[in-house]
Amino acid sequence: MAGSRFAYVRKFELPDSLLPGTFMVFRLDGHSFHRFSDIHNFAKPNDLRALQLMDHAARDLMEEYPDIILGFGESDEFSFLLRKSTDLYNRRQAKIVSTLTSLFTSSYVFHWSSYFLDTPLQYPPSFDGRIVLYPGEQQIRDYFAWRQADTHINNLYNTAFWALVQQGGETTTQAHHTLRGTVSKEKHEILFSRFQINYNQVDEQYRKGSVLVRQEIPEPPTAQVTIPKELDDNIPPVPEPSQTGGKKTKPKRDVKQKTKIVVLHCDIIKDEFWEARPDLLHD
Ligand SMILES: Nc1nc2c(ncn2[C@@H]2O[C@H](COP(=O)(O)OP(=O)(O)OP(=O)(O)O)[C@@H](O)[C@H]2O)c(=O)[nH]1
Ligand SMILES: [Mg+2]
Ligand SMILES: [Mg+2]
Repeated sequence: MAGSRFAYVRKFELPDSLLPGTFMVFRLDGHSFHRFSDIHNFAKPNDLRALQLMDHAARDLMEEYPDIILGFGESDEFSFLLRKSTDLYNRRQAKIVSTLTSLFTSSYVFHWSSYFLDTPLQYPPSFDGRIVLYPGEQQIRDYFAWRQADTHINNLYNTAFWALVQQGGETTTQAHHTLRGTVSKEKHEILFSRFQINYNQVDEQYRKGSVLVRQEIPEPPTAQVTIPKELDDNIPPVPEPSQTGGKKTKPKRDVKQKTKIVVLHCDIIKDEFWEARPDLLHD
């Protein structure tokens, strides 16, 4: 059909390749998860099952796409950093966004029942996805700092809000009113004085979100074998290349370090995280 009179329609399909030499951040976010979390009775303020399911889907994505070098998740969203020089799908935007969003979503659904044991899915959830390009390292640092600061602000608010409702007996309207205009320090104070909650001791997973990175698996040390002298004398010497018909043995290539994906709940705003992982920003 390529040469048919219909084929001209192909010309309407425009190229959408993303600028080379720029950092790609892919972010997805649950569509209408306010409703989705209500219908599936997510725990408030944080549902551990839901967060772990998000982490699982993110890990599946990183396993499938080695060019993703960092993931950060909170609530119903996840951000992924791709290697600056990635050539994934020739950097075609729609192809990358649609394929990655689709895999994440299907993984979320696929693993749902492993986390929500007694809660069947009531309807198929969906996620939106987008890619934002950043020219420099500083913007990447700031982007991830922005998402983690957002995690902190939202979680502090939600922790105080639901403490007022669940333990303080306030209605949701009253709790909104109580927290209106309060700064961070005042929310800490409400939590501590009224509910004996030390916010700094709230689970790090909730305060800091999930950070997925690839970590090198240390090679097991090669066993040192000491050969007893009498045995050593009986082992024939390894023939020189000239004795084996001139065939040279190939030099051993460096064995590529194996990596595994780990989930951390650490600070990514300060320098320490980035300084310990220079490869994230330089490839
Ligand atoms: N109870 C509970 N709700 C959660 C949890 N994680 C996410 N949510 C809900 O998911 C919402 C996510 O916020 P948004 O992404 O801004 O809003 P949305 O309803 O998904 O709307 P769009 O993203 O615009 O489609 C939160 O407002 C909560 O209602 C959780 O652990 N527990
Ligand atoms: Mg959402
Ligand atoms: Mg969201």
